[in-house]
Amino acid sequence: MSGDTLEPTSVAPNGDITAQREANLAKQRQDPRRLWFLFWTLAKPYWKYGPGAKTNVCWVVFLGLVRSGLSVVFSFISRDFWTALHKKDVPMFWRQITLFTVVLLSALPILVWYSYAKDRLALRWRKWYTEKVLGDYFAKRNYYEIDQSGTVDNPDQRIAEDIGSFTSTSLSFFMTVLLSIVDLVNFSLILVSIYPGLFFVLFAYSSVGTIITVLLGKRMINLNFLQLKKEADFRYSLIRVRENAESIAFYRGEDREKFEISRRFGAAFLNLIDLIVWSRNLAFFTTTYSYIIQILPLIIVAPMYFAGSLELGVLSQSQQAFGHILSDLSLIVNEFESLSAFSAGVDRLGEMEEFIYTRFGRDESLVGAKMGADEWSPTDSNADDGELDVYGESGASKEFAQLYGRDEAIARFRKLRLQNLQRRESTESTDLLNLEDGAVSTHINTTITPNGEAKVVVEDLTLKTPDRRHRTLFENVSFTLENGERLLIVGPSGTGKSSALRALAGLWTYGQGTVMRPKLEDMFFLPQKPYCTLGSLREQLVYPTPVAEAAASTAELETALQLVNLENLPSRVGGLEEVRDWSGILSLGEQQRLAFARLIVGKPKLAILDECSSALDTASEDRLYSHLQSIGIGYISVGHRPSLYRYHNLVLRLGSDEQTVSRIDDTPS
Ligand SMILES: Nc1ncnc2c1ncn2[C@@H]1O[C@H](COP(=O)(O)OP(=O)(O)OP(=O)(O)O)[C@@H](O)[C@H]1O
Repeated sequence: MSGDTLEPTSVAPNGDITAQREANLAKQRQDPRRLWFLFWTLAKPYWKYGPGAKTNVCWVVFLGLVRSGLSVVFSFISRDFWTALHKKDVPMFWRQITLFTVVLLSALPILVWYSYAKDRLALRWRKWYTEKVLGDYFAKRNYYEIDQSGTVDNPDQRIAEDIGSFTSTSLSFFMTVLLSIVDLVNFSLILVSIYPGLFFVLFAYSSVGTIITVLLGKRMINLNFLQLKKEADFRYSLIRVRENAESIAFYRGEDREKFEISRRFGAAFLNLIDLIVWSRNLAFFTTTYSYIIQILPLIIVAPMYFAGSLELGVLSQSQQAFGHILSDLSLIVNEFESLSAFSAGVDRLGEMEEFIYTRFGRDESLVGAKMGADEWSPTDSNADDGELDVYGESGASKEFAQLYGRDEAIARFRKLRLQNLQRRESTESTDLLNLEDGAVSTHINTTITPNGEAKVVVEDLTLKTPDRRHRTLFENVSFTLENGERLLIVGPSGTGKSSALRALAGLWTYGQGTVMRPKLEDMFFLPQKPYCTLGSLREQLVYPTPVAEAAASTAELETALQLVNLENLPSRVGGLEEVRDWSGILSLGEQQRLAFARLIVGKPKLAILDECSSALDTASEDRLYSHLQSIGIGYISVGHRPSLYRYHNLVLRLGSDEQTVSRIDDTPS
């Protein structure tokens, strides 16, 4: 890590904290040590844990080395070919042509196979890496945290595109560097044997070229990073229009949407202009550099040829060797543009991994304690039963250790946590100034109700928002919900009713106090916005359980649909296996009823219902709540409708001075 990274950020005189932060990040992005660290962090796991990775890499390296050796053989054939021409030696000329054909035909499979094996390896690596990142992304609800934090933009683009370019470019670049080294040794020997002076001129020429290129092109790394971000922002705005086409059409929001999309495109366009301007400036240098190469060796060696001390073939071989060595030594000059785009991708992937592992790292004490107590092993599936579970399910820690091995998992937790703390300190210290006075970022203490009981005990709960300001929503709320009891949370809009449910689900953790609740597997949350997954009607009903693992029979699913008055849905759409865009074709009330059916199929011990009957008529609402009461499961609802009181026996009023729980019988409805 650079010294810059550790320096605390100072507030810009004009108070423009965001600009200052961006400038700091841009500076960090150009730090080669940071890039190297990120690259290595991203690349190492596949090498160590990818199935067959070592064998495949060795195979590609072997083919590459053979290919490199072949180019030396071709250089000698070509030398003799030119010498034959020079000497007008017809038999030698035809011998060389025959030799060339034989070598080419035997080398052809190797030349072709090398590229194929390299592409295949890159693809396998991409597959492995994408699956690993998807695992990390969904573990411990990282997708949700990423979305909430807003610090990692467009994770979808990073997963869908950056991984692909990372794996293919890394591999190509690794092979290029490796083969360049081999090439360099081979052709340096040839060139030194022809004329050592030429070799030294070449060395000096390429060193100066590399230094100038790096200095001129440094800025392009950050521009490439921003380009990826701006392109992804642009694409996302288009996707949002597709997802919300109907709402936009009702509002007649076309002009506003077009304006916003054009604005995003404009930002990408302006950055691209900057990028091509810098690329043009760099090209002035790199083009001159590559043209001079064509005559430089001739200028040096031609006097020897004119003096008759050098054959034409040797002259041409020296030219070829010069070309090879120069392109080896000029890797950075020639590849700078693609390298800077590559570093931008590495940075974006690294940023996401850093975010994820900082969260894993936060569990270090939890995992460490379990490991220390020898109660925890990567394969222990019951490790979190009834134990302290500060951030929700802790299965991800196990996956992490499974992936990296026990010791390395701990080492990585520690290392990454430290680095992230340092990095965040430097880039975000100014943001801390935005915290509300006295705000302390402590966490709510969550425990699991013993003996699998569906009881909830909340004590002195103070809840804060997860953004950097950590605004307090409510303070010192306490209540107890016994098995089978039914609590209604009411209060003015924005007081934190849904957020209280988020705290119960472990989605929001900032604040104080304790929450004791059943295991998440025993609870079923119906969120305010109905959600339909991509897939068949059967998949909607058993969600989130995969169809293959779902215990519910078709008859049970049909009964659930009947209970929510959707018994005709399968025949309407063509059966339970029919795949449709459910959010698009079902009305909001139907989506809410489908969600209720999902709850019935899920058979939880405790249901958490966030305004999930707001779009239903009172008869449907009555039917659904009555069903829940008849099967005797407890629930916590959030809602505004007075009609809801009759289905609950407790009410918690948020937003009032005294945030207490009272029994409904004592409460005027
Ligand atoms: N991700 C977030 N970051 C910061 N603040 C948030 C976030 N999500 C919601 N809030 C804020 O938290 C407050 C409480 O939100 P919540 O959804 O809990 O309100 P609510 O009482 O359920 O309101 P309603 O009755 O309108 O649904 C609101 O002021 C909201 O703006």
